[in-house]
Amino acid sequence: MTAQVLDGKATAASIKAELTTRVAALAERGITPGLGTLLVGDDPGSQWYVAGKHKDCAEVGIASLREDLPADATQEEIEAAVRRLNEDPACTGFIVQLPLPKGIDTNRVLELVDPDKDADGLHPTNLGRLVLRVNEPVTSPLPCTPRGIIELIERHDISLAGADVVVVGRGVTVGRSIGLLLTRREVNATVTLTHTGTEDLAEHTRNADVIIAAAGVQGVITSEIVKPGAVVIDVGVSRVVDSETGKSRVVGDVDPSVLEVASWVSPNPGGVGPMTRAMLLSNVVDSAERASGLA
Ligand SMILES: Nc1nc2c(c(=O)[nH]1)N[C@@H](CN(C=O)c1ccc(C(=O)N[C@@H](CCC(=O)O)C(=O)O)cc1)CN2
Repeated sequence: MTAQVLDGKATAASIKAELTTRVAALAERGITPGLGTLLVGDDPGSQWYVAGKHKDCAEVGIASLREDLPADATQEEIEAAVRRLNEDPACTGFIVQLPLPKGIDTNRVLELVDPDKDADGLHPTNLGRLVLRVNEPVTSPLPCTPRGIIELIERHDISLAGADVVVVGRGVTVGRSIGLLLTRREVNATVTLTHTGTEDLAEHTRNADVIIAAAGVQGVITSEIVKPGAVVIDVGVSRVVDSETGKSRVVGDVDPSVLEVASWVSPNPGGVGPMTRAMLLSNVVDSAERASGLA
């Protein structure tokens, strides 16, 4: 068996085309959604991600604004930037690029974001809404990577209803929140969250219909621990230096041998990353539509 590819790049491109139409409908009503970004420091990866977010906004017609602070910015300076974005009427939603530099209290910063402008869906109020509203339509922004993973799977006509899903990794942007989405009644999956304290990872993954690998450990998911026919989503990001080019490149958690046993695999790069970007835009447009009474 050779697995089929869950193409995140192509799926994200379709979503962006749909969003362009929705943004044009908002423009006809005189509404321009605006995404703000707050970037602290000069980490090249984070700079690349933030630049990508502004490029995406320009592509679909969303306005964008940015707050950039140096790596030695204080907690107070970062919190002041959050307050500016909270108060700026041109900014209808914004994100704080993670990770923040060492020594900064990230939770304090994230909790300062106005929940109605939380484009990342990571504010405790919005996560709490997901906990409470299992059966109702979602009327708050959703965490982008988890939302992107579910869209990627469902847009390839793979049903998650009744599926046993094993999540590997308990980080805040993926592992901790994806169960909240997967167990909503409209998705109806059964979820096991594994992490570094899990005694026997293979015992869980070997029984999984779907594996979501977000450990950040290169190649931790090998063919020996994947059930034949499983769907495998590669979210982990590790950077390695390519021996041929000498350049740094991204590698995922899923070993290439998995392609021989799985039914579907998301590539990394080219899978969940582009979907995360598309879902950020979706959150911004959804919020603008809700605010204008269009949704
Ligand atoms: N506030 C947030 N911070 C971070 C998030 C997030 O969702 N919100 N997620 C990641 C970074 N991230 C977006 O911010 C992100 C990561 C990766 C990609 C992406 O498209 N990656 C490419 C590969 C890129 C490469 O080769 O270097 C891919 O997968 O094809 C987009 C966004 C942490 N911080």
